[in-house]
Amino acid sequence: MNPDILRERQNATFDIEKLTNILDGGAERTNRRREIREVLVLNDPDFDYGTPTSLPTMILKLREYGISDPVEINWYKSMYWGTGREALGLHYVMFLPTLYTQCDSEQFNKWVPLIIGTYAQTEMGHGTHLRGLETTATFDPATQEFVMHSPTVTSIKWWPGGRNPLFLPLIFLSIPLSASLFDLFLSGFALPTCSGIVIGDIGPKFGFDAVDNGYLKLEHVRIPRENMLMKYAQVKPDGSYVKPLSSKLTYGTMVFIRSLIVGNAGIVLSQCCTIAIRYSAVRHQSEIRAGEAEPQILDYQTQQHKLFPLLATAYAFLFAGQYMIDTYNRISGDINQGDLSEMPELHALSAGLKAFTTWTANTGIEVCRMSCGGHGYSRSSALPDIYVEFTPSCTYEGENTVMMLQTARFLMKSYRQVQAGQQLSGAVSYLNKVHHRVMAPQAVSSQLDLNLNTLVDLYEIRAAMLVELAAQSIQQESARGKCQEDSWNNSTIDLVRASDAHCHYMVLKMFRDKVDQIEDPGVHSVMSTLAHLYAIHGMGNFTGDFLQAGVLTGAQVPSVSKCLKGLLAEVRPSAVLLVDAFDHHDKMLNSVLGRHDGNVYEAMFEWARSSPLNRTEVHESFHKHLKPLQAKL
Ligand SMILES: CCCCCCCC/C=C\CCC/C=C/C(=O)SCCNC(=O)CCNC(=O)[C@H](O)C(C)(C)COP(=O)(O)OP(=O)(O)OC[C@H]1O[C@@H](n2cnc3c(N)ncnc32)[C@H](O)[C@@H]1OP(=O)(O)O
Ligand SMILES: Cc1cc2nc3c(=O)[nH]c(=O)nc-3n(C[C@H](O)[C@H](O)[C@H](O)COP(=O)(O)OP(=O)(O)OC[C@H]3O[C@@H](n4cnc5c(N)ncnc54)[C@H](O)[C@@H]3O)c2cc1C
Repeated sequence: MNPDILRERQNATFDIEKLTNILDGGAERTNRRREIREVLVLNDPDFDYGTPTSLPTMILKLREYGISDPVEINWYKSMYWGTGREALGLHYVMFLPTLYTQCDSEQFNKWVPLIIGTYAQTEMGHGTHLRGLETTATFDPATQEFVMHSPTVTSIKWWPGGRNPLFLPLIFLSIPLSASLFDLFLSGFALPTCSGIVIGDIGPKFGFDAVDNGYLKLEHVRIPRENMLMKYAQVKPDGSYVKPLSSKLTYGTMVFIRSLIVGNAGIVLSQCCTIAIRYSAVRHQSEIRAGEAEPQILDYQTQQHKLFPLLATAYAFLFAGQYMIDTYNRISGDINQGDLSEMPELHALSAGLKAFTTWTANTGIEVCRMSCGGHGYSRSSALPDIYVEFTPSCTYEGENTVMMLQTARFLMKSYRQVQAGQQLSGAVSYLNKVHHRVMAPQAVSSQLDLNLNTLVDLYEIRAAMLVELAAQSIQQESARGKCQEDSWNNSTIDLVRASDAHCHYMVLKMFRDKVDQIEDPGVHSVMSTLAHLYAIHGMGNFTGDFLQAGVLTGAQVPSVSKCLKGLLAEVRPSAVLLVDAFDHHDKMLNSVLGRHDGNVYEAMFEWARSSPLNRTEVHESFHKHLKPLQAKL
């Protein structure tokens, strides 16, 4: 083991295993995750790491081991495929959940065990604006069929992932059967027998290469009436239409995957922090004091300033992910029972946190890569691949700006309710105080009150202020004679800013609540330090907001920076131990820089030598192209 890494792991001030258990949701979950990893994957003789041929093996193994829990499926898949996406991702996280949530019982029993499918909602002309989708589904009572059709070039289904060129069970979203409703269809087209179908691949992408994203054009293709997913809405044999309790129930799968993406952003950021911090512990470069040995780059304050706030953010997002999934499970359970009362709140929370966490993680991956210098740009670090695979999460499952505006819609509605004298509950209850809060600068000392509860309060006031400013912008636009829609559009910068601040407050509050639940003194102490770091770092980035909200004075601003530097120094001794607690296996991380043993250079040389370009002493291109040219010169 590299001596630097060895030294970093001595004198631990907290129990790493207990922190890993907290991240997993308990010791039993940690044990089960490791059992799946060590026994069912790594020690399985059939396991052929990450090669395409192992995809069928993986599916059969999941069935052989009886792994059906979505979290356990993901543990198994992530061991198989490491940090990359794989072709079945969409099947497991969108196609199956849609069947689970939108099929009636007869359809469920008929389809769920049997098929692998995709989710074809987006069209060439519309991905965000679902009410603009053009694919039609016209019911023919005479034959009891729906006629599916792509009337325009922009209506061609574009992007469905993992579409199988031979068999196409896919979930469709087609334009309204009635005024403003959408419906989902399962269409099992067996090619090439089924005429009227034109399918293909949309061509090379930025990345995401393990997933074949395709296109699908339908020319009056007929499917049985029974293929409409009929849990919430039905078309009867006589063509009459039974409306769902809410037209937004059709959007349920997107809310589910957005909820998953929140925790996934934390996982991806934790992977990158593991790589960058372990590498920064073994990399020596330049000098701090003339004549002394080159220091670990982790001892540079700028390196700590790059990485430790991201480390705190990774923990914050992992805890936010746990909260999001728990909230999703609770509210979707109520929805299943016909209680839709909290559906708007679930939508606003999942949409906002999906955007907030993916934007932050997306930027964070690049900071981690660049903090590793040239070796971060090598594919051996895994960081370029992680970035390429993660960055579309800011676009898919709801483009981030649009998602932030959905949250803003809920915040404005809540603000108007407060103005009308209603008492709010849930995540926006802090708006109840928006009219009674003293916004004038408080007479505070130049020292910052570091109490975590106080910091959460300051973020709450900041969010409330920005919600009020956005609402005032809309009111001012209206007062200038703008229609409601233009008033909204002319305030969307403020609205996104308000949603961002609301999400930032929510994530800090979740982090504080999780820290409060930690009983082990050592773990509580180090997690409390990270939560403080997360809050103070955010204050440093958005100082203007806190000054404008009157919760920070000019005299206190220097203490924000001073406090930040102190917290970086406090995290430094535990940094490697904190990434060890994420418990990412070398095989899954697949990074020469992030190896658990820290033996980076030896591994990098072996990795380079294994490159296809090094298979022969002299590359064949010399003999094929250069040598003949030399002979002519
Ligand atoms: C364990 C593993 C983890 C893995 C993590 C992920 C790995 C990645 C795996 C696979 C790769 C992903 C592949 C990608 C797939 C896709 O991208 S599928 C397609 C995704 N597409 C979208 O998300 C479309 C986005 N657009 C929309 O959702 C909607 O068009 C909209 C923007 C919400 C607008 O809808 P609409 O116009 O109908 O509604 P509005 O007029 O804006 O609002 C009207 C009211 O409806 C409420 N509303 C809107 N949506 C919802 C909802 N989902 N639930 C509840 N309520 C909703 C809205 O708030 C309004 O309410 P109000 O009137 O009271 O204000
Ligand atoms: C890797 C990848 C995989 C995908 N897989 C699938 C899949 O399996 N199935 C599927 O159905 N789809 C899939 N998609 C499509 C994805 O869901 C859409 O790309 C996404 O919903 C965004 O829609 P769009 O492409 O139409 O972007 P647009 O909405 O056209 O966005 C373009 C710009 O317009 C802005 N904009 C749009 N509306 C508004 C508004 N109301 N207010 C302010 N600004 C706005 C956006 O902010 C953005 O800046 C995938 C996409 C990617 C990248």
